[in-house]
Amino acid sequence: MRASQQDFENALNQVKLLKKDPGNEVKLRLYALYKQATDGPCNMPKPGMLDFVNKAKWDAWNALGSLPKETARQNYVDLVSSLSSSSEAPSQGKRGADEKARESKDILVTSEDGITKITFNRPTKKNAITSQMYRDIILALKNASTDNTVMAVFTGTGDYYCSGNDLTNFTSATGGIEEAASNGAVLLRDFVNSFIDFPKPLVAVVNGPAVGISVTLLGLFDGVFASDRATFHTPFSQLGQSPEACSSYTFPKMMGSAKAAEMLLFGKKLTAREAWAQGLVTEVFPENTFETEVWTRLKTYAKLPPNAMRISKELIRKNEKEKLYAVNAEECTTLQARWLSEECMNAIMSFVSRKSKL
Ligand SMILES: CCCCCCCCCC/C=C\CC(=O)SCCNC(=O)CCNC(=O)[C@H](O)C(C)(C)COP(=O)(O)OP(=O)(O)OC[C@H]1O[C@@H](n2cnc3c(N)ncnc32)[C@H](O)[C@@H]1OP(=O)(O)O
Repeated sequence: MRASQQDFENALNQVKLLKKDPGNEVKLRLYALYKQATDGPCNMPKPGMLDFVNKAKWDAWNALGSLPKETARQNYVDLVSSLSSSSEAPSQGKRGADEKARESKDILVTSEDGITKITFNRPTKKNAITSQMYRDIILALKNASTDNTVMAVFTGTGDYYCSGNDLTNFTSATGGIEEAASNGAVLLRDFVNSFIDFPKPLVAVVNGPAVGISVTLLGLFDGVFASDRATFHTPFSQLGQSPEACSSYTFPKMMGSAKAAEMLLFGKKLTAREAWAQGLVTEVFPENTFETEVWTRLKTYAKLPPNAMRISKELIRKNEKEKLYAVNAEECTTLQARWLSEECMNAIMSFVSRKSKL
């Protein structure tokens, strides 16, 4: 839901009431988001190098580029509410700019060397994504879009990158199945929009097999680095489901309709090299040197001028944005109906009730 004028005014009042001094970095983000929300993109003349205070303000505001006023207003409200809740929880401690930052159990978010690293961290379930993890990722991307890091990188803990949507999300939802499907469609749309909207370079470090939504999302990434152990699998028909994360549009565009159908309709699992040949993966690395090579590369990329990368990304993506929002909305409506279908329910029940392999 978008922030209303009232939400915005409440947030402005909240800032005055905040007991905890938010620290300079946060103050600058608040300042920049407030200016963007009220005045639009930075219109302040660039201060001289020695005018440190105004230069820091200018940098923070200018870094928001052409972020729409509406989005800036929403981000301002969200930032204030996150500050309010952390001031109610004094045990959390201060967050530095270039240190381990925010942590939730199944999604780890750290900031180091200019990179926000978002890790699927549920290895005992092959990093399957729960409803809470979707929400954690939306928040992590929102924070990373306005903090001082240069890019965001997704990866997984353990042997899997991610096994896709947690198939128990629906069976464990409270309320009726129709309500769960409707809530799921809203959550999915917001989740995918947060990738479409992410303004900085977005990279996946695919450390192992990837399934379902963790594969389809890759069409919205700017770089995909894969271990040669990784595989890419979208078994939607087998699950009685249909494609999401704009893959019904990005995959045929990227690999042609025949190869897209092989993955999205027939559920063919691709090796890392096959995925590279189809344009889904940027580069494949041998497993034994994967982590070292990829992170060295990423740290180098993170030293490139951030504004240039952000502006170039905007140029590359902006003509597609409206189309992507529309595709996302349509895919979510289609999936909402699929989740209620017998085909899908049977597939989910058969996964949930499968016998132990021993
Ligand atoms: C209100 C509701 C809101 C819901 C939000 C909705 C948003 C929906 C968005 C998108 C919809 C769909 C897109 C998709 O992602 S479809 C793809 C879904 N994923 C799968 O089909 C994969 C299912 N898993 C497997 O096939 C296998 O587990 C595996 C990944 C091939 C691994 O096999 P394995 O033999 O090596 O390991 P296994 O013993 O099976 O797994 C270890 C434990 O992990 C659990 N697990 C693995 N994947 C999932 C999963 N996707 N969902 C839930 N649990 C999973 C598995 O059950 C094992 O658990 P346990 O040890 O038995 O307890």
